[in-house]
Amino acid sequence: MSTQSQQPQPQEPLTFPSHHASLIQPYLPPPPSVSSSSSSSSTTTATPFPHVTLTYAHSLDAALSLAPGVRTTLSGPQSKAMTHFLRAHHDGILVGAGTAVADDPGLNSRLVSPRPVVLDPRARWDVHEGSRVVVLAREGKGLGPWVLVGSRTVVDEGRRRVLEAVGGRYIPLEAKGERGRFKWEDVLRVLKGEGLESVMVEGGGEVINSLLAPPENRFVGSVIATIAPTWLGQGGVVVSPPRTAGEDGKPAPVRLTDVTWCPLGEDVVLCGRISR
Ligand SMILES: NC(=O)C1=CN([C@@H]2O[C@H](COP(=O)(O)OP(=O)(O)OC[C@H]3O[C@@H](n4cnc5c(N)ncnc54)[C@H](O)[C@@H]3O)[C@@H](O)[C@H]2O)C=CC1
Ligand SMILES: Nc1nc(O)c(N)c(N[C@@H]2O[C@H](COP(=O)(O)O)[C@@H](O)[C@H]2O)n1
Repeated sequence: MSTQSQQPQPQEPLTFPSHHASLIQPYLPPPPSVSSSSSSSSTTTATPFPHVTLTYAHSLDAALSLAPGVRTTLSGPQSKAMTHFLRAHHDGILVGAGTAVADDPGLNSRLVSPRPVVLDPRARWDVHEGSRVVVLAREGKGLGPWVLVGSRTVVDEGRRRVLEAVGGRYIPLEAKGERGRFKWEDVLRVLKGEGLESVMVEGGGEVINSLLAPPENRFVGSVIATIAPTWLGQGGVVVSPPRTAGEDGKPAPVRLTDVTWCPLGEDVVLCGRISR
């Protein structure tokens, strides 16, 4: 006889309703079949960079998390379902080493999983057998991560074996940016060369802010931001790119155009493209 305790527990929705999907659709990269056929066509002029979708969840005070290194849930169940929908529509999902270390993320999708990519010039992410992304890849629920490390960075051989056992690997890249960072142009060129036609950049703060700042934001094809109805308070990791000056020398705000707002449960999702 069935009892109350044997009833299935409520779960977060696994599907993203089609009426919401149709609002988001214009901001997605071309479907894989279209992009892969166009990249193999000799008549198309393929760009050397993948489509980049910048997507993350933030609070009313623009915070991604309570503090650096603190995993903070902001998205409600419907927005989380959208995240899995978005992940399934990209070839790659990219985070910085700060996020990999702080969150031990899965970076997969319950639908079709993208390739996790971690920017880690100094190889500080201690990837091991128990890392969630590795466990999921071993279980066939995700892909092995590619970790971009500085071309002169010495990587731990144990970590390399862990990555390679699940189909991941270290990819050396010269860190030509300030403070030992990679240049976005170099990162995106490598990922395209490795076969990724589309990449969603999920965070965290340093990664998002560096990509939003001109002229780097020329690589951003679309932005899909979930806004949660909460203030995290001071001290959080915030989305706030460095201010740059326009041609007149005055501050030039980064603005979205072609904007769509989509309420999702208690959150609202803002889609747009960077105004040029
Ligand atoms: N709410 C959300 O949607 C998300 C929240 N987060 C949160 O963000 C926080 C982590 O953010 P951060 O500490 O800022 O670390 P981060 O995840 O932005 O990683 C920064 C690191 O990435 C590497 N990097 C290499 N090239 C870079 C480049 N060109 N630009 C920027 N970074 C480059 C550097 O090692 C740098 O230290 C965590 O607390 C995490 O929970 C992270 C992702 C999404
Ligand atoms: N969409 C979204 N909403 C939130 O509230 C979040 N905290 C995040 N964080 C990002 O998702 C990763 C964790 O999710 P998985 O374990 O991969 O499912 C985390 O590392 C951030 O990239 N995103």
